[in-house]
Amino acid sequence: MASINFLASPNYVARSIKASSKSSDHLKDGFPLGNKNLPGRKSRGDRRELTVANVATQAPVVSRPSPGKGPAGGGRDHVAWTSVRQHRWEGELAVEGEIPLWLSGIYLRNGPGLWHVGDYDFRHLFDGYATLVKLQFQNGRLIAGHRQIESEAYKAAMKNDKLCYREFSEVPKADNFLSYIGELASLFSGASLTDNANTGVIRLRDGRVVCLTETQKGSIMINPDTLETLGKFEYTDSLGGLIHSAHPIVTETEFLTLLPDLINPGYLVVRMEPGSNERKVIGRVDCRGGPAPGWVHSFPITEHYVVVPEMPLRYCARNLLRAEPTPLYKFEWHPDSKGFMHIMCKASGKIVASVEVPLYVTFHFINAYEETDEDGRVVAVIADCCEHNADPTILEKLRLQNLRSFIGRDVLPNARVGRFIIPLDGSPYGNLEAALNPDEHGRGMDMCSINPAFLGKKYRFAYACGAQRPCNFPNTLTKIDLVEKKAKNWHEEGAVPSEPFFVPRPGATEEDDGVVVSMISEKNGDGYALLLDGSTFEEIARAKFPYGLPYGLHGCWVPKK
Ligand SMILES: CC1=C(/C=C/C(C)=C/C=C/C(C)=C/C=C/C=C(C)/C=C/C=O)C(C)(C)CCC1
Ligand SMILES: [Fe+2]
Repeated sequence: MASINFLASPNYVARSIKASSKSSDHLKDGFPLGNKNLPGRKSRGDRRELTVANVATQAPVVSRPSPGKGPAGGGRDHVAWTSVRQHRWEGELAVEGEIPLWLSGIYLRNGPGLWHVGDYDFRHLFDGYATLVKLQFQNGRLIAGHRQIESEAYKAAMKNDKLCYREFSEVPKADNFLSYIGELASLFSGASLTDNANTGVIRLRDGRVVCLTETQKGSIMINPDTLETLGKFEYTDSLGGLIHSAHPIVTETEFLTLLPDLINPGYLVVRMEPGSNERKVIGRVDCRGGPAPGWVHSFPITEHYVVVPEMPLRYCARNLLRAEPTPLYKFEWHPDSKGFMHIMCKASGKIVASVEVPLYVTFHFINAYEETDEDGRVVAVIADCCEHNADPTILEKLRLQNLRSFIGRDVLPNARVGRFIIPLDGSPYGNLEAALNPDEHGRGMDMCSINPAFLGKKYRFAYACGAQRPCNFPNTLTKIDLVEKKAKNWHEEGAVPSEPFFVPRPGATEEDDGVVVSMISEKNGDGYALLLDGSTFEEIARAKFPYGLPYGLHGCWVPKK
């Protein structure tokens, strides 16, 4: 695979080289080499060290599972669940098919791509250290690369060869009772919480690009061209709290997010303007059930309202303190506490509806909009999400051991496009139903995107991962038509695709006029970037990476300046 810089600007080459030597400096500091082979450590054949590739001149060592070990569809060695081998890489990819010439910019995808430190293997998908991947499209050509995000948690792990911060499910081992007490104290201050920004990446309207997780301190700015870590995104307000939603909503005029209040169960709804680091409170929602707020990984908005979900899967202070993970990690399932949906007016901060809804489990809202009557009065809010049939066991299914032990049995729990209908007439109850027959998408449903021009508005199309069964993880790319109530599915045997991300064609008038970008981890250990036509959902191009890709979570689009 050729890996040359093709961009006309010599600055580009200069930047790459500069970035490369900077990385070597870290190496001199003993920074990113993984296993130091300390005495007494297990030396395993499959242990792979994290090294730094010579950016743009040398392809990384391909991570390839040994043939015949796993069953079709991904087994023990599937590259999707295998740590990335190198700190960073960049190079041009050969393209099969045609990349539209209008597609000009960088697709970034973030996710947990490194699941071990030293000889210790992490247990849950969400624990991995953040790996940022880029696809830079220009004139029909494609430069790709990846780079580890240099969070404090990642740097400390690389330096000390051990886990140093509390991750999603992993807790550093205390050496003795005193250090255990110290660790507990630092949990309350947030000092021991991770800043491993492994969940998503967003582009603020002022141009800054920020990687995120659910800890507020895990908001990290990066350079989208070089993927270099630039430093913490510091919130300059005094709102405090340790956690926030992993999916803030960014519009042309604002950044909106939710801050769960674990002490006095509720949520602050906050806004931040482009160019600012200061969040301002729009309003507060008090929880209606349970001992703690529901987990709020994401939330939707409409043109005038913020939708605040209160899910019966709730944060659990006791589980936050535990050293060993529980089946639901830092959360607890409280069906008795019921599920609610709250609607807050963006302009006034007033709650205009707060309804009880059937029990639900969702991590990802797809979109929401206002339903009007014939006189144009808003009568309801419709909110769509990837809903796991009120079953939180999906969290357990995302343990690496489960993902790596697929033996052909159909173990992925069912999911659907859950549609909340939230009346604004003062009724105490809202509805939850499937927006289309889940068999249309194999009863798998998560990792969704829409045309961003339809954010908060009535819309027709969503793109997500569905299932072709038997499987243990969503394994199709699916285009959902919410009007026709039909789905079109892309599937390749044994492949694990990441979130299909829709990029609209500039000047488009149709909702699905654009391309869908995804990255595929193949069962033979390879990986490629895939472009589908947003309308026909047919493949238009693919470009193979010189190494297999670990699974990644969410992405964003950075248009060319
Ligand atoms: C680090 C701490 C936490 C971190 C929470 C994180 C990193 C949460 C990430 C959640 C993600 C990525 C959810 C994605 C769900 C995807 C699904 C269900 C896909 C299903 C496919 O079928 C806290 C837990 C906030 C506590 C403090 C420490
Ligand atoms: Fe997410």
